[in-house]
This record gives sequence, structure tokens and C-alpha cells, in this order.
Amino acid sequence: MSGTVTIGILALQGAFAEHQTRLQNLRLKRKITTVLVKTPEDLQRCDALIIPGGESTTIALLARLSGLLEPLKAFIYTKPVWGTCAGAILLSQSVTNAKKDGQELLGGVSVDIARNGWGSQVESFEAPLDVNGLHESSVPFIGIFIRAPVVLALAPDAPIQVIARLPPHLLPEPADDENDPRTIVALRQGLHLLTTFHPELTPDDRFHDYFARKCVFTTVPTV
Ligand SMILES: NC(=O)CC[C@H](N)C(=O)O
Repeated sequence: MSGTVTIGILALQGAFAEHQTRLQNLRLKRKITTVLVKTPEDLQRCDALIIPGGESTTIALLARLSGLLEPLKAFIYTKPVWGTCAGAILLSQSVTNAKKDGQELLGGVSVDIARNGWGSQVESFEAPLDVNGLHESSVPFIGIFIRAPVVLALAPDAPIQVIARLPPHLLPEPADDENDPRTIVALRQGLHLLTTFHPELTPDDRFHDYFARKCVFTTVPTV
């Protein structure tokens, strides 16, 4: 179909089916085709990609075994990619709290992120978020955080736009400073979007629409 973009969802492990459902709901208003990506050939068909939540070390291992690791790194270099939760870890430049055997990253976003940054006492929670740039932005988006990572630091001078934060009193070690990087739960850098929570688990398509509008349709030529 003319003007249609193909958004892939990395489908090795984790919540990929839920992302596909959200994107399929958007098809009435946006010209989107979805592909579940399991091989380098699947990836080649994509104009943009979502890396879902799940378990970041498992996803990286399966990506290596299926020959996707290097193609993914090359893809991220030039195309829009959105990482949610484990996907956000994989998109980060560096990770604190990696598993003992290390953590393979894809990079693309200039942040240091802590795996399981909420610790054991608050592993999962929900919080209403004000998201800059979302449609109907007066209606909070419910963020579902499941063993979520925490952004620890942004690289100085990286062109990062913060689009949602938690209030500092909700942090694992509560802070007063509302600019504390650990409050950041959604950000954009160039073509990339990173969310530490799971927008695909909420019956609200606005975050998927945001990715389509801000990262995909603005950058992918649709002829
Ligand atoms: N919900 C998630 O994606 C959790 C991420 C997981 N804690 C990891 O390290 O990969």
C-alpha cells in the first residue's frame, strides 16, 4: 500500500505480541504494517523497530544465536527504534547491575541505565505519567513498571529530550531534585525512543501513536 511503513517488533522473547496488538489498533488511523522479527531477513523488511520488554540478557543471547545481533546494531544506526523496559536496557550505551556474565548491548541512546533499578522492594508498580507530546496530554498515561530499569545518567551534550518523569519521591531512594536523572522514564534521542515501563500493557494506544508520529513518519520516506 502506498505510504505504508513497516514497523517490526523483535519477537525473540518478552511482550512482543502486546506491542503488535497496540500497533494493529492504530492501523485505522495510520498506514502501518507490522512484522514479528525473528531473523535478519525479517529485519530487512522493516522501516522501524520496537524492542519489547522481557529479559534483556535472554533477548541479547537469542539475538546472537539467531544472527541478529550485528544486523540490529546496523539497523539502530540509521532507523527509528523504540526500546521498552528490557528493550530500553538493550538500547542504552552502558548498563549498571549487569548479570555476572555481562550484558550485551545494542547501544544507540547515550544513557547509563541500571538493570532492575527499583530493587526487590518495589519490583512492580503503576504510576500516572504526564507525557510531553502525547495526544490528549491532559489525560495521564498509566505507566506499568515491572522490574524496570532506572536511568542513572545522560551523556553530557547528548541531544536527549526527556518526555516523561516520575515524581522524585517515588524513586527507590527518594530524592528532592525533580531533575534527578533517575526520575526519567521516557526520552527521545534522534530517531530513538526509550521507555523504562511497558506502554504495550495498557489499553491505550497513545504511546504507539507517538512513536509512529514523532520517530517513524517524520523520518521514513513514504512513497
Ligand atoms: N519488564 C522488563 O522488561 C524487565 C527487564 C528485566 N529486569 C531485564 O533486566 O531485562
